[in-house]
Amino acid sequence: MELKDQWCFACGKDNPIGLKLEFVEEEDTYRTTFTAKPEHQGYDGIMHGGLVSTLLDEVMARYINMKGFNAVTARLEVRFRQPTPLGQQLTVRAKIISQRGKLYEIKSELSLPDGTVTAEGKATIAVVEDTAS
Ligand SMILES: CCCCCCCCCCCCCCCC(=O)SCCNC(=O)CCNC(=O)[C@H](O)C(C)(C)COP(=O)(O)OP(=O)(O)OC[C@H]1O[C@@H](n2cnc3c(N)ncnc32)[C@H](O)[C@@H]1OP(=O)(O)O
Repeated sequence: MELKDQWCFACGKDNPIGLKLEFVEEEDTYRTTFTAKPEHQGYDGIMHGGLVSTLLDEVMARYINMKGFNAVTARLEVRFRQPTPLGQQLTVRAKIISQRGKLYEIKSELSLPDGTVTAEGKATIAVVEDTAS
């Protein structure tokens, strides 16, 4: 599972239609921010649910990647609590819940500037090759 270029749709710097996410680790969480534009909408004024899922997926899978492992999403569950609006800075945070063998259980949430959580993610992330050593 290699990433030789910068074309990841979510985080690649060279992908002209990508989201170009950047990440920060903070204590035991991993975080990114994103402000959705009209090209990211489904219904008028509301971020497309598939892209909401992408944000949640990326922050969770990348957290394991950042810790030195090649990892893929094996299972992804999203709870859409409220519509996610365009034009507001969204904060997406992930936290590792548990690890069993090569599988990590991770949770994430997407929140608005006022703290309202509009979507929650839960994922099983599988390590496919240890690159830490
Ligand atoms: C400094 C940092 C710089 C970083 C700079 C680069 C950053 C770069 C970041 C990229 C971040 C990408 C973020 C996007 C993340 C994607 O989008 S990844 C793409 C989407 N995901 C995929 O394509 C994964 C496709 N699936 C697979 O490859 C394989 O199914 C898996 C997940 C590796 C598992 O395959 P496997 O190891 O062969 O395991 P398998 O035989 O299927 O199962 C064995 C056992 O494992 C367990 N298991 C397997 N899957 C599951 C599951 N989903 N749930 C529970 N148990 C499971 C079960 O016990 C299973 O036994 P059974 O229940 O089947 O009897």
